[in-house]
Amino acid sequence: MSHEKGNLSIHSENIFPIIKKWLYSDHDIFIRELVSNGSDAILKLKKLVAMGEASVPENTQYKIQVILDEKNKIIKVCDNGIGMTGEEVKKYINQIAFSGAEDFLEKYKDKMDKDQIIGHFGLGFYSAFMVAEKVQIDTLSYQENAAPVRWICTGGTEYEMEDSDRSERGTTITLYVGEEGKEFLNEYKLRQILEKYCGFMPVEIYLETVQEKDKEEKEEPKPINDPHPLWLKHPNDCTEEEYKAFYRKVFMDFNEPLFWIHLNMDYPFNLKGILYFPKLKNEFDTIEGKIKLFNNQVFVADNIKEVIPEFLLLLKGTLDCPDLPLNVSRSFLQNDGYVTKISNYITKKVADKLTSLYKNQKDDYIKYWDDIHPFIKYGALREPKFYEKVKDIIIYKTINGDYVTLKEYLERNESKHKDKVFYVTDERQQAQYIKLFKDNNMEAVILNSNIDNPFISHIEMHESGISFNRIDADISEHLKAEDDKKDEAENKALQEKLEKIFKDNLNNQELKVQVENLKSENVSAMILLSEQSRRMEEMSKMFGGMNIPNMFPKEQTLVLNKNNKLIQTIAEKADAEEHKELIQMLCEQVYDLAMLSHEPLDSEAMNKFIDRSNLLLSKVAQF
Ligand SMILES: Nc1ncnc2c1ncn2[C@@H]1O[C@H](COP(=O)(O)OP(=O)(O)OP(=O)(O)O)[C@@H](O)[C@H]1O
Repeated sequence: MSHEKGNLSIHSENIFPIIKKWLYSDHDIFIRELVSNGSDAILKLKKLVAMGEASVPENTQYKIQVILDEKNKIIKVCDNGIGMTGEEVKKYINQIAFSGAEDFLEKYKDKMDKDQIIGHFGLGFYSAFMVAEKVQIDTLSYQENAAPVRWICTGGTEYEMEDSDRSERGTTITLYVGEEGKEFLNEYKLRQILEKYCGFMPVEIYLETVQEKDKEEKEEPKPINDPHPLWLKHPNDCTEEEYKAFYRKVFMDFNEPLFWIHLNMDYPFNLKGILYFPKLKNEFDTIEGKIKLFNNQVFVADNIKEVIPEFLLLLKGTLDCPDLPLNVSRSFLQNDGYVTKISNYITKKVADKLTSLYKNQKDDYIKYWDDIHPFIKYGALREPKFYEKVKDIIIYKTINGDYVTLKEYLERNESKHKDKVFYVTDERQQAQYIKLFKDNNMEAVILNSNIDNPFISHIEMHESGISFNRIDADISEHLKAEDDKKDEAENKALQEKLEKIFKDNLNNQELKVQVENLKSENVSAMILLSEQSRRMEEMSKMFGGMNIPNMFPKEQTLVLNKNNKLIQTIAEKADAEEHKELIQMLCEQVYDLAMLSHEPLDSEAMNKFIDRSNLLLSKVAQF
């Protein structure tokens, strides 16, 4: 075939269905697009006035009005911005995907901060056809002697242009709303979407209804938006009360936030915003954050995880990234280098803030810990860079009520148990073990939330040599009396003897028995539960679906304390036939007591335990 070069052609008849169906997923964004165009038009005019290239009457109040005429099914968006000449309408409106914004920026590129203008693609206006059957533009350019122009289109490829009766500078877009957009002909709904998308746009926006306009006495109208959101103010100029009020207003949360981070970056990219650390309502709260993403004060979406590191979605906040395109697909964002930079920057800022709190306001940091630890731990799990930055400021509450870092804990317990962390998951249930620890001057930390299980596995994986053991998983050498190893053969014989006594009397040959010489004489026995098998079981429960009984059989060990009078008596008297019945009762009682301080007994075991306790007591009472 001979070589050929050419231009691809687009049939304009085909473009409308595409715009209507695929360009924007939510119909309600038509309001965002039209109000943004009005806001752009006003900002352009302001710029020209500032440069001396246009003049407006003194005390001009720039504003956008959205007027709802429910009865006639009309929504109007009016601005008093730059307006368009007939030529400009032909160029920017008739040529789809030809953006006047880009044109304007090109012309004034040296004098204009490009981040202020919202439009880029030259498509936004056409989103009006997602809700309207017919769209009319009436516009008058700021230019001297410009004539007002009317443009009408009914959603096909034909348009009409004629003279307009508009007498004031600016543009009115009139939407004759069709079936597809009738939900927006409701004042409440319209206010809701205006507040959602335009709540912080830089120009005052008023919502009016035709009925209101006809009323004689009108209240002083209030704009629906706050044109000067707090995130744009310099952090040094913001007061604590302002931050709190902004939080209440935006997130409707009347609990005060714990603290916040004000992001204020101009170079090498533009990013402004405020991230709040919310207070958890109670310790079992699942954290539900919300990060609102804005582009130049125009709301884009909540919780876009392609831009914001996922763990930050547990916070509440607003982020304004003017360099992000408003309507590109999310998969594009995922691969965008700029997005990665933003994400890294935010992660770093959050880690820095936490570190500075830890270093400079330790008491506050500790006070906040219960509320912020799930966030920090989740962040550490999800984001290796975050983990590296915060790992030295992760603190642990000990059974004595103070807070330590992992390093501090390991250092001060090094002589007792090197590289080993003992922890408690339920202070009430494990009270016996805690007492044993306290009596022996030992220290354990409290890790009682859902995130702790995966979190400690994460630490074990990343900090070589360190292991976490629940307080009932292992007996520290430190709990044992020193003379334990005095006679190996004697010890072995006693171990075998007690093992047999308990296995036989409990009628359980599988039972694991371990004889130890514990410092605390009062403890007859305790149960140890293998750390690994317990964790496996908890994990499978947490992720659900794997509730096959005995999938991870509990690896329990009954530890008998040979330093305890009762155990010594059992060992001595077990062979005597006349004590057979009593020995069996005592073995069962010792086992149940050990179990009781480990987990609740099931109802059958509990009944037996109570009956046996009564029997034993009545035997004791025969004195
Ligand atoms: N209210 C208005 N006042 C003045 N000019 C307007 C107005 N609305 C639209 N225009 C002109 O029409 C052009 C096309 O608008 P459109 O909304 O389709 O695209 P855009 O705003 O440039 O980009 P985007 O697709 O990102 O919104 C604008 O760039 C602007 O020049």
